[in-house]
Amino acid sequence: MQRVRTTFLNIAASYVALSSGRVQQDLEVKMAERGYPKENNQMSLAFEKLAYDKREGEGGRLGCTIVTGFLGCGKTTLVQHILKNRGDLQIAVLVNEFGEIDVDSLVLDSTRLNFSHGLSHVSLANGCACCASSGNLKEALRRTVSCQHNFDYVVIETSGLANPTAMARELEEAGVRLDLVVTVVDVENLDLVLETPVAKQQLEIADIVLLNKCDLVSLGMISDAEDRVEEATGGTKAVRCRFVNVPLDLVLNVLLPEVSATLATSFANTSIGFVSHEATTQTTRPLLKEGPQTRVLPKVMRSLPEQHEHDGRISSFSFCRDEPFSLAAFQDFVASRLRSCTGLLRVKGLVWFEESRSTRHIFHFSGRKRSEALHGGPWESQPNIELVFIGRDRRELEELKGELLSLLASTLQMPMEFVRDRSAALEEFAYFVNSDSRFKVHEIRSRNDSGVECHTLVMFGLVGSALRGVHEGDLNAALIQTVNGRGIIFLTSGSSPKSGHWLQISFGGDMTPEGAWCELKSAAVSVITKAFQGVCLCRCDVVPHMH
Ligand SMILES: Nc1nc2c(ncn2[C@@H]2O[C@H](COP(=O)(O)OP(=O)(O)OP(=O)(O)O)[C@@H](O)[C@H]2O)c(=O)[nH]1
Repeated sequence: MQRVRTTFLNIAASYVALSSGRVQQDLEVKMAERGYPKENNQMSLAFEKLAYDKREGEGGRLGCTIVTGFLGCGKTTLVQHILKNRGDLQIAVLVNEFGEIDVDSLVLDSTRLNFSHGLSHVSLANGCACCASSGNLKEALRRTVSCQHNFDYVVIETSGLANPTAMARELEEAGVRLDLVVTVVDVENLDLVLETPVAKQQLEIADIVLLNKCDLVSLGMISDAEDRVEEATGGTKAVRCRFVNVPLDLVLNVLLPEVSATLATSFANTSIGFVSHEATTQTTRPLLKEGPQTRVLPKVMRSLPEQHEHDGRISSFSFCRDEPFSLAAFQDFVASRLRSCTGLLRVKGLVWFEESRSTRHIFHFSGRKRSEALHGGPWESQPNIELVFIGRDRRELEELKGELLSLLASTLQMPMEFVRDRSAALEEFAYFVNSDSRFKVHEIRSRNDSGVECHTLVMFGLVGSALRGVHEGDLNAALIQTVNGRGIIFLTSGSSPKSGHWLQISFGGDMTPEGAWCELKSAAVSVITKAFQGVCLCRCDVVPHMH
């Protein structure tokens, strides 16, 4: 059964304005005039009430952006980007999910945030948010509008299989002003988007198209994709980006005055339209871009089609277990099994590994069979596995479910022979890594099995060069992406980007240490060449000399 969930996400509770002396004094005066209490935490609540009353008094409506796009294109990445760079803009995010687990909310960590702000989850079950669950969406919107946290803006992330047309109507009825529909497109997966009815509809109603994942394709492919998007949308603007790193002004109907000028230069100076994170950091309070009288209606409001199509062939299952996979077996499963699937469209969720029990991993399979298992920090709740699989072939999904169960069973009953073989393979692999000065072994993890000390995984990576400004974290992020993109072996991230971005390997299938090492060395050549382009390649950080 298809299930769709909507989650309130209230991240925006910092009152930056209050920390600025002059603004605080102004507020204190205003609040004293109205008889509000002056104590610290009461004050922030009182401030919210003040702002809420003000908006009510002025009859102002809450603005909203709908973020849509086909499975795995980068919608959650965009929401994360918005939340990270929102400054003191207070944003309510409604996440609409296909599948039984609300993975995006897990990734965005909304439950904790909702709880801390007295909000709760709202589930939209059985169907897609654009149709069957509209009552719940209405309720979610009503609560957002009347919420005492006084949001500045609402962002709705639709599921990858929803058509937001009916949602637009719901928004108007709930008194929320729909400003624009942003459609994210995985540039590498445009063929599939154009041949899937719901994805094509998402594209057609876009007010702005974000051509994402431009790092994965050539410039020729990007410009070809632009032409095809323009044709499919009747001329809608397409913006090239990677990791949906775009200026917030582009996707939210707010004006960030001090940022606009920087952004304009930033766009002008980049050959393919990538905009840096720094350019999007806002420092001032946002303003609405335009009043109701100058409002440009979003495309979807100008021509609301009555009907929209659903792809009945797409189904999903979720896999939830409170026992871990063997990392060795899972890496082999991804490299040899997932990549050979023909109808699998998307996998995402949390994974727990036996060899790395204290770490949460966030797993994605999307686009052109690209997989990643990112380091998601330590577990804050009971460790478990929560994965959603979405695909076009019901039989293939059933088979995968069975194989995942076997994978778990093999982790529980790991024969001693396997444990010893894996340990020997890891030792050999660590030897190869240590013998190449471009790499280093960060850690070899071991465990005591029946009185025998056995290696369970190796954490390793490329060595950066502080002197040449080449960061280890960036190098290793590029290496893992290249290796996983080639698809011969699958590596997981062993640490967060902040603490170095180490790669993890374990051996559980047919791959030998020599085979894995050859593959890594070959991937490393292109990563190193690109990273050190234009940088002096002499050993000046090792041997002091004059140029
Ligand atoms: N290489 C690359 N990967 C990206 C980019 N943007 C997002 N990703 C990866 O694409 C995968 C899917 O990203 P999400 O943001 O979860 O996609 P989504 O559209 O929210 O997915 P659904 O909600 O399941 O439809 C993740 O592994 C991201 O890290 C990009 O520009 N380049």
